[in-house]
Amino acid sequence: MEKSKRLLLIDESKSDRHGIRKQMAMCGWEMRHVMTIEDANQLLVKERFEVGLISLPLDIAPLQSALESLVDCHDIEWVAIIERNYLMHDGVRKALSQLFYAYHLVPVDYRQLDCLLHHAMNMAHLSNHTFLMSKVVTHDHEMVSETPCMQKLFENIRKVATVDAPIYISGESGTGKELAARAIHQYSRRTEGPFIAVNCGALPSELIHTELFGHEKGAFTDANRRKVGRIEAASGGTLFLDEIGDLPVDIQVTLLRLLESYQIRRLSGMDEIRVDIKVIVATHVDLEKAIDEGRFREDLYHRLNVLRIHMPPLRERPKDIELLANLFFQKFSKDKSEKLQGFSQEALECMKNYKWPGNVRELINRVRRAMVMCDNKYITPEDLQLETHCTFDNVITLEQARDLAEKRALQTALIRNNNKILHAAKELGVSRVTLYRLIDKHGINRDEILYGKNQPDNPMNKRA
Ligand SMILES: Nc1ncnc2c1ncn2[C@@H]1O[C@H](COP(=O)(O)OP(=O)(O)OP(=O)(O)O)[C@@H](O)[C@H]1O
Repeated sequence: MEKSKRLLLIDESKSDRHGIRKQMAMCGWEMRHVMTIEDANQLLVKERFEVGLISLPLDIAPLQSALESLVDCHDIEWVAIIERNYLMHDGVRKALSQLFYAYHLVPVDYRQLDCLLHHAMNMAHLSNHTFLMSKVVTHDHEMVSETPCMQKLFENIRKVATVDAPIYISGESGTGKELAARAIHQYSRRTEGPFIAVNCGALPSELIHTELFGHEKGAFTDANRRKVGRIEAASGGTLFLDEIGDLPVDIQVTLLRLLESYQIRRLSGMDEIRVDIKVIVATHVDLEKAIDEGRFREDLYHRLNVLRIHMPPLRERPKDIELLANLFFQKFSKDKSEKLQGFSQEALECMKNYKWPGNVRELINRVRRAMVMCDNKYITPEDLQLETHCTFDNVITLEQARDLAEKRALQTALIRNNNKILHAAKELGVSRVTLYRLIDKHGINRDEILYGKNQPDNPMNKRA
């Protein structure tokens, strides 16, 4: 099957001065034209091209850095169109040799240009085909992976983004459900609209209805003015309902009605208000079990379960552990000491052996902390607080092993819960008082858990 020939043209002139648009369309190219590099960047977040054509001006100095980042950020081969005399200029020659696959001189020979663009497209295809699906990009985050199951998932994200039906994202905590929801929004036609995220588990039950649906003035004693709810606020964009499993059953009924009619009524309101939204829901709880236990409505589940995306836990994609650890190492590198170079082999080994119950979020927290704690060139298992997950043989007594395991369990729960005692205690199945006692017993310094040692040269401390 022939690949679709999609071409991105950057040409600051409005008119088709070289006749390129018309002629390339006749050669079978599906072309998108933008006038600036900035517009091209915006388009490339939403649409995929393998080849781009830029009509270069003589004075490219003002464009140099924008051009460089355009070429760096997208997996595209670029071809330039230039006047012959531009070749006399050093700046143009340098840019052509460093940033472009090829150049073509005006007057344009369309058959030659068509051939050149085909070559460029084939080269891009060759070098990209293994990486094209290895990431999806949201406004400020990249979602990366090297494993086939995640690449399939990225493909599905792009597919479900094209329809307006509700989407259900399942998966353990910290696997990237919100990031996936943001990516779907980003790749949808609603990308310019709002992305409203609501954590249903964090809303007090008495406030959920008004938070979601809004209220009219006078709806209750303190309602001094009309309030627009989050659903209405998402109009034209995406409503992301996180932890949907925590919604009280009566609100589940109202939500089902919303998904059937896309109309809402504010509390004490008389009018039905139409809302144009895409609904994405997520939860880490097993909704089928919640249905059996009478905590979740079966009809709502079936309404939501049409387009489902499941985020695999990190332990099921061990190849991603090193990739993500390095990604976050780069991301936080401004907070690291100059001598810190990366991860030791032992640290990488331990990370692979560890089960990552808190998934990517836990990995981020451990890497961030280790980068601050590490006094050496390479991060050790101790810096990551993962030494008990190494495969090396350490001679210790059973009691020491129990002690170490208890300490690690406490540290892990604190890291995973961002140092929140109440949440960590709940997860560990102990009272708050017991957790404080155990923290004391093991000499755990909570300030160190997330932010590292209290050293004057600790960049995280400086920020605080
Ligand atoms: N594949 C990935 N590539 C890069 N970053 C990721 C990836 N997956 C998750 N993250 C990052 O991990 C963190 C946790 O992700 P996110 O909040 O989306 O998880 P979640 O499943 O929604 O968690 P929860 O169920 O607790 O709400 C975020 O900082 C996110 O940017």
